[in-house]
Amino acid sequence: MVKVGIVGGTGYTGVELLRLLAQHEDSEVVAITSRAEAGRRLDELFPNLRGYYDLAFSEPDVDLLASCDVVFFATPHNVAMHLVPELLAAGTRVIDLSADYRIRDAELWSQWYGEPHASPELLADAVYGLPEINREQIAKAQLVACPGCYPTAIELGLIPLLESGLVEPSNIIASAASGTSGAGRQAKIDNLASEVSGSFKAYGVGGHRHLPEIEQCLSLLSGSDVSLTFVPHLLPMVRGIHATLFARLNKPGEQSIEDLQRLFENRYRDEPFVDVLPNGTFPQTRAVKGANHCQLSLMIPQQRDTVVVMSTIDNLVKGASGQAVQNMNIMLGLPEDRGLRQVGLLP
Ligand SMILES: NC(=O)C1=CN([C@@H]2O[C@H](COP(=O)(O)OP(=O)(O)OC[C@H]3O[C@@H](n4cnc5c(N)ncnc54)[C@H](OP(=O)(O)O)[C@@H]3O)[C@@H](O)[C@H]2O)C=CC1
Ligand SMILES: CC(=O)N[C@@H](CCC(=O)OP(=O)(O)O)C(=O)O
Repeated sequence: MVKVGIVGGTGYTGVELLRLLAQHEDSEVVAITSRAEAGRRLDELFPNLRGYYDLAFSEPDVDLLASCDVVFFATPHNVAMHLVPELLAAGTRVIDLSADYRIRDAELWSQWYGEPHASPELLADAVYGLPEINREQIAKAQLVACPGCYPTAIELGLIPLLESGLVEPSNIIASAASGTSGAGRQAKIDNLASEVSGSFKAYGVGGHRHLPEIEQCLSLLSGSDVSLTFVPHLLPMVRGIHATLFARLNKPGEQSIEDLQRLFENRYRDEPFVDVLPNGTFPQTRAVKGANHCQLSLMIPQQRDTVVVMSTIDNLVKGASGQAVQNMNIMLGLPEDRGLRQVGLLP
C-alpha cells in the first residue's frame, strides 16, 4: 500500500483527492492536514466520505508528512515551496497542485506570484505534470508540478496544432470560462451565489497568472515563442471549464477539417483521458463532470484561415486532483487509470 499525505485537506481539491483516493486500491491516506480544523474528524466535515476514512485533520507536521511515500499539496500558492525541500530530502515524492513549481524562471514566477521563490533550486528538476507531453519524465520524477486548470484545458486543445507547426504561434486566442469551484473554498464576495447566479463576466483580461504558464509549456513544445491572448470568465455553475481556442493556419486551404480531425485523433489515440469527439459535435462541461476526461472538438468555420478548438474538463478532476492522481500512478508504475474510472455525471 502506498502511504499518502495531503496538505490542505479541507479545500475543494483536497476533498476531491479524498473522493478519488477512496476508490484507489493501491493507496491509503494516512495524513491529512488543516490548520483550522486540526483535531476534527474528516467525516464530520465531509459526510460523503463517511465509512471510507477513519482519520482526523492534523497540523501540517513535516515529520508526519515525511513518513509518507507520496505527499500532495492542495494548498494555495506560496505554501509548498517552503515545505517541499525537507520532504524531498527525506525521500518522499511530492505532487504539488499549486503553481509553486510550474514556472522554470524564478524571476518570472515572482513577478506573477508576488514574492521571491523560497526554493528556486528545485525549479529545474520539477516536472510539469501534464502526462500527455511529459509521461516519461513524470515516471522518473520526485517532484511533479501539476498544471493549472485553465492551462490543462487550453494546452490539450493546442498541442497537436503547435507540435505539427500548422498554426501561427504568435497569434493564438484562448477564451475560457470556469465554474466557481475554480476559485477555491475560501469565502469571497465575488463568488457568492447571489453575485454569480444568472450572470456571466470576464476577469483577469489585463493579465492572468496562468498566461506565463501556458506560454512556457506551449513554447517548449513547439520550439518557438508562443504568445497568447487569454481571457478567463466566471460561469454561474460549480464545476467545469470550457475553453474556446482560435489559431490561424499557416497555410489556409492546405488542410481540410478532415486532415485536422485525423491529426487530433492520431495524437490522442493512446491517451486514456483525452477524447476527440466526432467532427460536428461540441463538447459540454456536464459530460466530463466528476471524470478525469478532457473532451475536444474542432472546426474551420467557413473554411477560412482560423481553426477553432473547443476543450472541456472538470476543473477539480482533470484540472487538478484527477490529474494529480494520474501523475501519482505514473510515478509509482501503477496502471494510469487506477482510481480514475469515473464516468461524467449527465445530467
Ligand atoms: N480549485 C480548482 O479548480 C483548482 C485549484 N488548483 C490549485 O490547488 C490548490 C488548492 O486549491 P483549492 O483546493 O481550490 O484551495 P482552497 O482554498 O479550497 O483550500 C486550501 C487548503 O489549503 C490549506 N491551507 C491554506 N493555507 C495554508 C498554509 N499556509 N499552510 C498549510 N495549509 C494551508 C487550507 O486549510 P487550512 O487553512 O485550515 O490549513 C485548505 O485546506 C491551489 O494552489 C489552487 O490554485 C489547481 C487547479 C484547479
Ligand atoms: C474561477 C477562478 O477563479 N479560477 C481561478 C483559477 C483556478 C486555479 O485553480 O488556478 P491554479 O491552478 O493556478 O491554482 C482563477 O482564475 O484564479
